[in-house]
Amino acid sequence: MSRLEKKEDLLLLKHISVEFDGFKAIDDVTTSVAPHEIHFFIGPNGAGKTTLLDVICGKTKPSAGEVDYAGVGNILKLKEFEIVKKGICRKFQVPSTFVNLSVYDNMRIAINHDKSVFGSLMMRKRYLDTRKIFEVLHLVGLDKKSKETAKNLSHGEKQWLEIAMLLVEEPRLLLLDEPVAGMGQAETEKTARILEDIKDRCSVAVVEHDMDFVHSIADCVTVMHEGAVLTEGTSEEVLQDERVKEVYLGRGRDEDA
Ligand SMILES: Nc1ncnc2c1ncn2[C@@H]1O[C@H](COP(=O)(O)OP(=O)(O)OP(=O)(O)O)[C@@H](O)[C@H]1O
Repeated sequence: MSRLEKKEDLLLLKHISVEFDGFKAIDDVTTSVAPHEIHFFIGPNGAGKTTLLDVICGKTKPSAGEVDYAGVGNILKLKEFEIVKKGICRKFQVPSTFVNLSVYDNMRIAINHDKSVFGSLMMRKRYLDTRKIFEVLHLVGLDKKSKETAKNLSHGEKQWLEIAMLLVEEPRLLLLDEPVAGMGQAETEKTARILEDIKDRCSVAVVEHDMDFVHSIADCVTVMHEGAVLTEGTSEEVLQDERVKEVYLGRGRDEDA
């Protein structure tokens, strides 16, 4: 049975094409994300990886294709905020924390996002929210830094706070754009452990260039090239693929940057 035919897909992209002024940034892409998997999208600069995440979160509407989301159907008809409400949350590369607020206050804003004032004032709800906030902060290793001002966190800790702010919304699919960019080895390894813990709760789709990071935690890797899927499989499979070596891995990273 092919990946496309799997019954248990969380997200199924079918024949997606995206055009910008006649230029095909995505050309007939079909792929899927399974529940509780870490799924990487890799490939050279300009391959269409970010555009594909833009399609999933509703930021870019494709010229052709469908995006089927388990229990919801085709989400292309939905607006961005409606897609978030259905449990697809995205962390962009640009930081979105409130730098002058504490870690805890950032989390409280995230958890109260789009909830009624009345609801958020109820004692019982406040208690449950606080419990959930600390549980998620523990997951990303920031529970002991809840009182720290966000701007004083290290680069890695800021990224983990942003991930925590998405997790309190209880997503079914988390979209991450180069989450380890700018991190050293220790922070990259910790991010890998965090994502492995997160996949108990949701699926994670990641655009990434750091191949050691990809190899350490990927359940599935989709390699994109010139807007199309070049190949898809485990990281071992795609790393061995001669076409992947030729168009991506064999090339100096400086050429791509
Ligand atoms: N809004 C836009 N208008 C016009 N062209 C665009 C737009 N967004 C992306 N493109 C083009 O579409 C192609 C795919 O871009 P995309 O950012 O998806 O690639 P990528 O694989 O994420 O690259 P990178 O690894 O550099 O982030 C590129 O040629 C890019 O220039």
